[in-house]
Amino acid sequence: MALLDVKNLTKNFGGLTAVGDVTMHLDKGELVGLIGPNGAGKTTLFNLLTGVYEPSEGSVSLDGTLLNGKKPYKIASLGLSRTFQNIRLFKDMTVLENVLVGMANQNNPHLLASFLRLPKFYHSEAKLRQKAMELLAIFDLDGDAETLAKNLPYGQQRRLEIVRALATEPKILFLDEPAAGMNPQETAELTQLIRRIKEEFDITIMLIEHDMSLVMEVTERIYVLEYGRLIAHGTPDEIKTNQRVIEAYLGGEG
Ligand SMILES: Nc1ncnc2c1ncn2[C@@H]1O[C@H](COP(=O)(O)OP(=O)(O)OP(=O)(O)O)[C@@H](O)[C@H]1O
Repeated sequence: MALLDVKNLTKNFGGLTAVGDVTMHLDKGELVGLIGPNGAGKTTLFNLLTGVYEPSEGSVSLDGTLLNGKKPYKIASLGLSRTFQNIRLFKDMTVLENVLVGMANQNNPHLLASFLRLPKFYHSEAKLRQKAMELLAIFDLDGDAETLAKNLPYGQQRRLEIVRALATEPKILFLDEPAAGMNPQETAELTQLIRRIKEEFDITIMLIEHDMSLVMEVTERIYVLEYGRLIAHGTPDEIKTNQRVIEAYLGGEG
C-alpha cells in the first residue's frame, strides 16, 4: 500500500478546474518532484493534500486513512507537514522559538501540566528545547538560535522554514518552491540540504520547484501538471526527454 494515495482528485473554482482528475501516489522514503508551468495547479494540489481545500471530487489517503474532510491541523497531526511559497515564519520570534512552535503539538499530552506549570511541564519543555537545538545544529542554525527570524539572511530563513516543518516529525514533507528567490550559491546549499534530510530522516518528500536542475538532481520520480491535469510521470531522465513536457514548457513560458 502506498503511503499517500491520491485518487481522481479534482478542485474546481467556479468554472476553472485548477486540479483535474489527478491520480498519484507516494511510497515511503521517496523523494518525488511536482513540476509544471505557472498556474498548472501545483500549489492547489498541495492545498488539497494538506486539507487547506476540500476536494470537489476524489480522495486522499494517508496510510489507508481517508483525509477528505479533515481539518489542516488534524492532517498535520497525522504526519503531513509543509513549507510555503512565501516564507511564513514568525518574524519577531527567535529562530529557536520558531522551531519550538513547530514542536508545540507534540507537547499536547502535557497541556494540563503546561497550563498549571507543573514540574512535568518544565521537564518536557527542557527536552523540547534540547531537541530543537539538535535539529538546528543539523542545519547549521544553532549559532543563530537567539536571533530574530526576520534578521536572518533570506536563504537561512528558507532553511529555518524547513527545520520548523521537520520539527513536527512528519511522515511526509511537502516543499513548495524552496529555492524561490535564492541565489545560485543558496540553491546549491539547499540541494545538499534536501539530500541530507532524505538520508538522515525517516521521511518522504514531495517537492514543487521551478529550478529544473534542482528537481532533476534530487528527485527519484517526477509528476508533471499542465492546466490541472497530469501530463507525464517518470524518472528525471524520462521527463527531460518527454516531448509532451517540452511542449508544455515551451508553450507556457517560451
Ligand atoms: N482560491 C482560488 N480561487 C480561484 N482560482 C484559484 C484559486 N487558487 C488557485 N486558483 C487558480 O488555479 C490555477 C492553478 O493555480 P496554482 O497556484 O495551483 O498553480 P501553480 O502551478 O502552483 O502556479 P505557480 O507555479 O505560478 O505557483 C490558476 O489558474 C489559479 O489562478
